[in-house]
Amino acid sequence: MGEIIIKDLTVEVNSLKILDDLNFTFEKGKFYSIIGPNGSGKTTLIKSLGGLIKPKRGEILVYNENIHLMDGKKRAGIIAMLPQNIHIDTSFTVKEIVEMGRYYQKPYIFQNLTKEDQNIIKWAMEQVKVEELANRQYNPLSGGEKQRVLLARALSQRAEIFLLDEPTANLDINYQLEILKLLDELNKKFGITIIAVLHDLQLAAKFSDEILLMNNGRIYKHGVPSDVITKDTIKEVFKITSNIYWDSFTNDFTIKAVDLLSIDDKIKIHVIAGGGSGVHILELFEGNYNNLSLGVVNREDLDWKKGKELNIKVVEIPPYSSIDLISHQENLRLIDEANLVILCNTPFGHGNIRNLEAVQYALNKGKKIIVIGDENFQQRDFTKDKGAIKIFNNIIKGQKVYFARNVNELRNYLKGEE
Ligand SMILES: Nc1ncnc2c1ncn2[C@@H]1O[C@H](COP(=O)(O)OP(=O)(O)OP(=O)(O)O)[C@@H](O)[C@H]1O
Repeated sequence: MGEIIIKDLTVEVNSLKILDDLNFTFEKGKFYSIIGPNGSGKTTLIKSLGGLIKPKRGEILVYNENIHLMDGKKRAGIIAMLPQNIHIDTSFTVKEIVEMGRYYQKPYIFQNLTKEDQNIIKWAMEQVKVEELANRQYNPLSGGEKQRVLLARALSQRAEIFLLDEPTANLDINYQLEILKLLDELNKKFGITIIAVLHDLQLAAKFSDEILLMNNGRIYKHGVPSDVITKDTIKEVFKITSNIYWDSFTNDFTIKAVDLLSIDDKIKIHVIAGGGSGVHILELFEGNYNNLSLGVVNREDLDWKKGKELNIKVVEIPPYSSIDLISHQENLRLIDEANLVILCNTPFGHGNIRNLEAVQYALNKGKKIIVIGDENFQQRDFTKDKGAIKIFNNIIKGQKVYFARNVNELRNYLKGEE
């Protein structure tokens, strides 16, 4: 069952729509991040979830009860909001701040705390390791320490849902990691639902079960991090052209902004690759993927996967098998259609030597060839009789053969082709 259900939520300020008809269900015990560009509505959403902003339309149900109609004390026992600004000017000590988490239940503040309250406060401080700071003043603490104290206060509330707006803002990178690890621990250990606005996409990806990507007051996309943080969404929402490399094991990704090469309708490019040598070349292109083809590659290898991802024509053979005659001929047919052939930095053995022969064929047919890398082919020839070197040396004698040692050179040759 959903713990928090957002139904048709619309928030307006001065008749300006800030959140536009949102629907979403937050499940109990999950770690959610809300990401999105500046002004996309993240803070407004988190404040609405905490009951601090009234919607124009729609509702937010927490355990089937409308958050805006819920009794304040009951709400504080379920939801803890951690403020964006942790640098509150106060003369309270750490312990006094954590104690505040218990007062919401009392008819008035600073009533005597019971033995049970004291136990909860002790427990809360232990969980986030602030016991030794108990009698220190809050003000002079570091950002990371302050954040831990506020987490202890949230724990002492016994809240089941933590709402955080930029919990790592203004913290050094090591503190950012520390706070997120701590949130992750509280999430796993006590099943606390975490909903955090995060600016850092990498941290969001690393720690979240699910990400909500906001754009223009709407949930643009939601789901597991690798489904949400993609080349396409980053381009659409953050306006950055990039390639994204996911490590599914660690849930880490790296993002590389790139200046893509556009394939216009006049150029038809056939890429000869294998073993992952074509991945970085294929992903440099954008535009008309109908004019891009790849061959011959083994199914499941990295180049094959990239080709499939881009939905281009791929001549494929089974994993670990050698290029058969039919696939070779299909490769030659695509070369016939192309006006440019790119030979990647691929290792060659007897299994794929037909790919080099195909380049030789292209040359004989007067096609322009771009060789990725340099003339140093020695260490890429794994044929017993060094047959690949012979073909390669022959190819590079060709008149229309160019070496591209970097993207700029490749770009220049492509421009020449237009
Ligand atoms: N009280 C308000 N009065 C007028 N406009 C507001 C108010 N609160 C928010 N907005 C506007 O609503 C939009 C969304 O604001 P919000 O703070 O929710 O975005 P955000 O995604 O959290 O942005 P940031 O990443 O910059 O913190 C912004 O354009 C903001 O200027």
